[in-house]
Amino acid sequence: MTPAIEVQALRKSYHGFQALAGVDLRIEPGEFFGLLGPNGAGKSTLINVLAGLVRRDSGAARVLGFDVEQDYRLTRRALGVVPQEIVYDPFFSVREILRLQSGYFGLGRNDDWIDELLAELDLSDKANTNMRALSGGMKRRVLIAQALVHRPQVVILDEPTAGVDVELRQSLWRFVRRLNGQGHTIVLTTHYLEEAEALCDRIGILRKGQLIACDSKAALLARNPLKTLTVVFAQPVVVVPELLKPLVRSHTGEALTLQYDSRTWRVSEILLALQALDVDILDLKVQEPDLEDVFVSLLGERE
Ligand SMILES: Nc1ncnc2c1ncn2[C@@H]1O[C@H](COP(=O)(O)OP(=O)(O)OP(=O)(O)O)[C@@H](O)[C@H]1O
Repeated sequence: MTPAIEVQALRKSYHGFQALAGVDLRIEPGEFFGLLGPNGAGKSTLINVLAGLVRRDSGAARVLGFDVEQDYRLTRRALGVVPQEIVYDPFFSVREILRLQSGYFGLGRNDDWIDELLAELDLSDKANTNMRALSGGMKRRVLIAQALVHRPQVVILDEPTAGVDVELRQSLWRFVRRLNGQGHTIVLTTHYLEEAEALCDRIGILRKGQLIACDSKAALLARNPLKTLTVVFAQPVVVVPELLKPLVRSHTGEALTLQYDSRTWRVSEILLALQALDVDILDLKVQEPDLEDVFVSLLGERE
């Protein structure tokens, strides 16, 4: 099957600074893919190359098999990009903006879809409002509607929830999930790792212009075998059993937090050692590693 996005040995420098230092990435149709990385990692540069806004130095970049430069018009039709920066024309109303955008794609009568988009993005009552009279979060919703006005197969969202309130964030994700359910490929960049963990099937991590990890969410999470066990005792514990001392992360009277490698330790072994203390256990909590732990340890490994 033709990949939704295919990038091979992609390079881009700005005045000698390598923003993309040879990236290979393949995203299949229908995937919900998360592109993560610290500030300045190259995420927006990669997106801008795909959107035809930045010229690559070398390498291949294709959307649904179309070269982003040679087949620019076909790429534009296949792709909808929600940009990170809020740029808008202050002289038009929301509906006018969306009609104009439809016009660029030769879509004459597009009001049914525009109305659906406005309803989904909770903008129906703002359809005739001038862009400059909208709040920041509302402008962001218009950008999302603009990116979707031509029903693109592949949708890229560059930090769409930065500065967006909780309610909109949730309704936005319901909508994006539905688009994904209908077969649209979704690529999301975000700094909210719990968002990526909740939504994406596969995640790529960029660092200094290189893809340092790209795997299913489950496989990435499995890379970090460290679990955290917090135990609350009925009375303060003075001495921790010798066997468990190397695992102690914090110990404040009644509360003891241990971190253990789930490949070499079993909880039952730890509990057995704790029973030797002969103090009642009031509460127990085991915390699985999350994407943030994996992200931090992957970035740390490469320092
Ligand atoms: N037009 C430009 N001119 C010069 N340098 C640039 C330009 N655009 C990006 N860069 C540099 O390229 C690097 C990658 O930037 P990019 O915006 O792609 O990162 P990012 O991963 O999207 O970061 P963020 O999470 O902060 O949005 C940064 O060091 C940035 O300063």
